[in-house]
Amino acid sequence: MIVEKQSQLQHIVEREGIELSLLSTSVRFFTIYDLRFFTIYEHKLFKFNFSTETPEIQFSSLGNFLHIEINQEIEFLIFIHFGESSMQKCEIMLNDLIDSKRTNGNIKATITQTSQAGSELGDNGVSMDVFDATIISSNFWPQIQDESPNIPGPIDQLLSDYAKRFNEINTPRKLLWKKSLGTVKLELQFEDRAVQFVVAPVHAAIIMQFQNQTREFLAESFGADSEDHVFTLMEGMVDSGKNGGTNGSIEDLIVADEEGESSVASVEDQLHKEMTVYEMFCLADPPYDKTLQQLQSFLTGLVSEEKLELRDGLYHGKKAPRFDPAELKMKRTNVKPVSEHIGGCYPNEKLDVNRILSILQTKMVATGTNEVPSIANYDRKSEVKTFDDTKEGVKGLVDAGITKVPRIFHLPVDQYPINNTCDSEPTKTQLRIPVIDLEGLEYDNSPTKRKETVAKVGEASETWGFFQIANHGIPVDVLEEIKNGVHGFFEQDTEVKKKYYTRDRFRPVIYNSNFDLYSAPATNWRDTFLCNMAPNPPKPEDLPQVCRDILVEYSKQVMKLGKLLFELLSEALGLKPSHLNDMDCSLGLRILGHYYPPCPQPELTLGSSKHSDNDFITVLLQDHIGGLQVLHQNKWIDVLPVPGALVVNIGDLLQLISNDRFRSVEHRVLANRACPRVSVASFFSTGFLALPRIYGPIKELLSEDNLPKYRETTEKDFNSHFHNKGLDGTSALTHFKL
Ligand SMILES: O=C(O)CCC(=O)C(=O)O
Ligand SMILES: [Fe+2]
Repeated sequence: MIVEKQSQLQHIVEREGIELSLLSTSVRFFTIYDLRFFTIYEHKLFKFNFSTETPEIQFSSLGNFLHIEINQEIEFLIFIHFGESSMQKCEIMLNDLIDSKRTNGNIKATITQTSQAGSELGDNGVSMDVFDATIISSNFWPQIQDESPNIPGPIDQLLSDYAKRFNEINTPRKLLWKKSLGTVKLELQFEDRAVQFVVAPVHAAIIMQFQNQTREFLAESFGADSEDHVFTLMEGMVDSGKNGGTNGSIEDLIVADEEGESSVASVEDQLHKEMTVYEMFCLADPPYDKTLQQLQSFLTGLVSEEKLELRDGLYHGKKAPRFDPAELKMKRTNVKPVSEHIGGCYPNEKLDVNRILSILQTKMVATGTNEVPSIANYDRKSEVKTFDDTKEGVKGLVDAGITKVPRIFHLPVDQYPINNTCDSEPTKTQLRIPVIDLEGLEYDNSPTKRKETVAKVGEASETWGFFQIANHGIPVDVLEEIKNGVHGFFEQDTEVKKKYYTRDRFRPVIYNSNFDLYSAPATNWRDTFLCNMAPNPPKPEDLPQVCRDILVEYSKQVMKLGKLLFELLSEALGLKPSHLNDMDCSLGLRILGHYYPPCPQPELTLGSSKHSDNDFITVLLQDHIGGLQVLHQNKWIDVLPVPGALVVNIGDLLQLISNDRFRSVEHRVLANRACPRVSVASFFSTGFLALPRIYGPIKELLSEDNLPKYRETTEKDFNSHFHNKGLDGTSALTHFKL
C-alpha cells in the first residue's frame, strides 16, 4: 500500500512538479508522504500519521516524542516505561491508538463524501487520503510539551478540515493541534535520485517554504553559502529520520525511552506528591474505616448538597477557587481536617475519586452500611418521554454537549458501579472467563480434540455461563466490518437514523434507546439498533444502507457458528449432537448493534444494567474498549476483549431447558468516559415470532434426582414477560420456576 501511495504521489508531483536547482544539485520537488501531528482537545491529545499502512502503530520518543511499536513486546516496554501501576493507563493508551484507526477511516470517508475538497490535493501535493489520526486521551498519557510552529497553509487547511469534521461527528469534542510533535516523512527529488527523510514537522515546514521557490530566490537568500545551508538542514533531517524511523529494535526503543523518562517520571512524581495528602485520611486517629461504596456515596452526597461539583469524573470545590480538602471530612468519622495537617498545602483542586479511592483502598474495612443520599423525587415518566421524543438517543445528548448525566440515567446511589472508570485498579489479578479454541473442530477427524472441546464448553457453561471462543471461523475482516457497520449506523446523519426509531418490538428493524425505557428503574447509557435476521430476514432494502451488506454476511457466518455451538452444547449435555438444533434453538437470529456513547459521569450510570439474556445463547462481538462484566461468585469480573475472539453466553431459555445445568449468568456493561464503545450481540431465539413450540426442561435430562424445575412456556410468552419486566435487576426465569 505504501508503494501504491508513493506512486500516486509521484504522479501528482510530476503534474505539479517545479524545477528547483540548487547550484550543482537540483531539487525538483518535495513530496510529503507521511505526516504525523499531535493535537490536543479537552482531555485528548491527537497524533496524526500520514500513510500508516505499516502493520504496527508507532509513536516516537525523540526529545519530545515517545517511540513505541505495538508488537508482542509492547507490554514489557510499557512496564519498563511507566511501571506496573500505570499498566492500565497504558492499556488505554494502546486502545487510543487502535481506536483511532477507525475514527480516522470514518472521518476521511465522510470528508470525501461530503466535500470533494477533502480528498483533493493541497498546493503542495498533500492529500487527505494519506492522513491517519491517532487519538490519545491526555488523562492517561504523560504530559507532552508543545510549541506551535506555523505550518504550511495547505496542511493547516487539511488539519482544520479534519478537525471540523471530527467536531461534527463527535460534538462537543474539539481538536487542538500539537503541531510541533510528530513526524513528517517526505521525499526530496534530486536530479539523479529521490531521497526519503523522516523529519519533525517544524523541519518539514521549513523545507516546504522552499517548495515553490526559484533557484534565484535561494541564491539571494543564502548567497554563496546556499549549498551549505541546504545541506546542513538535510543532514539534520537524515539524523532525525534515522531516529524517528520505523525499524528500531526493542533495545533502541528502551534507550529512546530513557530520553523521555524524566518528563514522564516527573508527572508521576507530581501526582504522587499531590496524593500523599490523602494519607491523612488513612493515618488519622481513629483510622479510616469506610468502604469504597461509602466513600463514593459520601462524595456524591456532597455533590447533592452542592458543596462539590462532579465534572468529567473529577470532584471540584464549588465555593472556594481551590478545592478545600476539609470538605471531604467524613461527617460520621473523626477524621481531622486535612488542612490542619498540611498547613494549607492543598493538592490540585481536581480530585478524581478513583485516585482517592486507590489510596484509601488498602486501609478500608467494611463496617456495614452508611447513610446514602436519596435520589430526589421527580416526574421520571415525563422526562423519559421527552428523551424518547427526541429519537436521538443517548448519542443525541452527547452530541448536544451535555456535561452532566441527566437524572433519568442515575442509578440508586447504592448501586453505583464503583471503580467503573478507566482509572479502576488493574484487573489482571482477577479471574478470567475461559477462552476456548475451536480450531479445526468442524472437519476435525480427531475425536479427542472434539471431546476435549465439548468438555471445556460444558464446564464453562456450568460454572461461568460465559466463555470466549477463538478460531471460530468468522474472518477478522468480517468482524471489523460489522463493528464499523454499527459505528456507521449510529454516526450517520441523525435524520436518516431517526426513520428507524420505533418502540414497536415486532418490527423487523428497530432503532431506539433502551428497549425498557418506560419500565426500567434507571435508563442505560446506550442506544441500540436491532434486526431479526433469521428465519425470515428483512428485505435487503429495509435494512439500513450503511450496514446492509455486512449485516447479511455477518448473519450468515453467525448462523453457521451457532449450529456448531449448539452441537457442542448438546454433546456437553450428553445428548446427540443435533439435539438442540433439532429443537430449533438455532432457528431464530436477532442481531443487536449496541452503541455506548462516551459518558461525562460514568460513575453515576451504566451502559447496560445487570441482566441475563432472554434467549438460548448469545454470541457477542465486543470492541476493544471493554466494560462488559459478568457476575461470578458474587464478584464482577471483566470480560476482557480478546482480539478476534467472540464471547458466548448461555441465555435464560437454555438454562430453562437444561433444567439449571447450564447457567444464564447476569452481566452488565460499564459506561466509560473516554470514547464510544460498540458491540454486536447475536441472540439465538425466535421469541420475536409467535411460534407455537413449547419449551420445558429436556426430558432426557430429567430423572428422579433431577425433577423439572421450570414450567413449560413458548418463547413468545417468555419474551413478553422479559420485556414487560425490563432490566430491573431480577431474572425472568423466576417467573417460570416450579
Ligand atoms: O454490549 C455488551 O457487551 C453486552 C450486551 C448485552 O449484554 C446484551 O445485548 O444483552
Ligand atoms: Fe446481555
